[in-house]
Amino acid sequence: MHLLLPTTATLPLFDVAASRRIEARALTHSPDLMARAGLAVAKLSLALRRGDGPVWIACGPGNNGGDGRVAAQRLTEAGVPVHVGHNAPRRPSLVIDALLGLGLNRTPSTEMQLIFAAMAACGAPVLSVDLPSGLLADTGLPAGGHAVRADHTLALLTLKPGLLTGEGRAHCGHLWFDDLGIAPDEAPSAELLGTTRRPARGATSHKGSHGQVLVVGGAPGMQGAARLAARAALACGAGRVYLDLLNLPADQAADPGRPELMRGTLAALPRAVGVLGCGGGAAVAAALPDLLRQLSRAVIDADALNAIATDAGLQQALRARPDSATVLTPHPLEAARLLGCETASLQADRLAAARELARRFACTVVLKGAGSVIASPSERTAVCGSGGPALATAGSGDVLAGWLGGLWAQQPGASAHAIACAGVDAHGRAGEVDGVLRAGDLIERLAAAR
Ligand SMILES: NC(=O)C1=CN([C@@H]2O[C@H](COP(=O)(O)OP(=O)(O)OC[C@H]3O[C@@H](n4cnc5c(N)ncnc54)[C@H](OP(=O)(O)O)[C@@H]3O)[C@@H](O)[C@H]2O)[C@@H](O)CC1
Ligand SMILES: Nc1ncnc2c1ncn2[C@@H]1O[C@H](COP(=O)(O)OP(=O)(O)O)[C@@H](O)[C@H]1O
Repeated sequence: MHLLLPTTATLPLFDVAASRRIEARALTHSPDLMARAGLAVAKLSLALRRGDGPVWIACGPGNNGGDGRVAAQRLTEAGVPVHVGHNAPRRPSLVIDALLGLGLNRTPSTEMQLIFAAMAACGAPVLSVDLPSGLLADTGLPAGGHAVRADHTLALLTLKPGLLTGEGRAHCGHLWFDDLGIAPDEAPSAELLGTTRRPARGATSHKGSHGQVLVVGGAPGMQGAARLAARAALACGAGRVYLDLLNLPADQAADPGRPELMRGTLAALPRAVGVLGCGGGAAVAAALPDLLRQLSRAVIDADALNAIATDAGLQQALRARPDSATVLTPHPLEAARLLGCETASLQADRLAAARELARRFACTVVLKGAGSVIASPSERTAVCGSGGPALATAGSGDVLAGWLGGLWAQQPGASAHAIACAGVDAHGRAGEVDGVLRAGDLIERLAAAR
């Protein structure tokens, strides 16, 4: 058993159907899985208890409740007072939520919701077994809007995608994992992103060795977004970074605060990696047909995505680009516009939405937000476990787009999917601070990380 995040290793994720299959096969040679699960829950409980009060164990009707009952036995044997039931004891030292796990199949009943509320109100830390009760394992959506908010969750046997994206991160608290000694015997449904090292710089390399990035965007009043993307590409190590600020007279500096940045245009830089749309405004729409046709690698963000969402010709131009030549980086609202659906229905199944976008536009897609999802037409979907609410501030997405451009400029042979995975994880890790991280400071943290 170990605390899952941060992880440097890429780890397999299994949806409910796959977890069920793995469990069924494992039970044929290891019939004591529930004993192992209950023991793991009891061990973690001993470490998490606060004070001498009883451990309140709320057990449900299925095997999740079975895990809770085994944990009750183990804790009793260890001399720990336990209270098994649906009402809170006086001053519990810990709550074990063993009500609902993988078998959740409907909105928790009113009675169940009252137990969730009692857990939240009793003042003790909450440890959820396998999943916070009410959380849908495949999507991270609370069923009917109701799920336990745990302080800790101990995932058992497999890691499920819903623990890591959607509302999962908010409901799981600290995420622990115990594989119960079982090695999964089928291909994962998705994967949790690990860490990729930045490209090494050869001792004799020069600026021409590290590629070019062209950032196209910057509507009046929004030039900061394009400049943040350009600064991020520069900090990432791109050899030369240019800005095509669509509404700025050509004789003005690209970025007075960063004299390293240059003005440039597609005509002069046809081999650059394009970072399109940051602070783009309406002007970017007119530039997109040429950009989509000519750039061999492009990261498309913000107003460029909004333009594509409303223009069938641009959508066709996007689909016509070569394989693995494009990364789209929509936040949920931009993604909903691209799919022509409501943000809430998109957020209800983020993996499915990202996969559908990747299929529809034949691109790599980074669906941003807590637990960013990276999907590509022929790659395993990845979920990002790094990052946090410090990133929830204007400009952090522009930094991501620029960073991806900078990475790709230095690794022209890398696939769009590999670039997206490496960049999203690095961006998330750099964003793991208490409080708020201004986008400019995020660039500095990204640059300082190895
Ligand atoms: N087998 C093993 O050895 C291992 C098992 N493991 C553990 O087993 C868990 C899966 O167990 P599970 O399949 O029994 O499902 P579980 O989540 O307990 O729920 C099913 C019950 O809940 C009910 N129910 C559903 N929704 C409801 C709602 N909203 N409100 C109220 N009731 C609701 C549903 O009712 P029904 O649909 O039948 O009417 C049924 O009675 C897994 O998460 C892990 O903890 C692991 O430790 C590995 C080893
Ligand atoms: N709560 C959060 N947890 C993890 N990452 C977050 C969170 N909030 C925002 N982010 C990340 O911050 C970035 C915000 O991007 P975006 O919404 O496009 O911002 P902007 O357009 O202002 O630059 C995305 O990479 C997103 O995944």
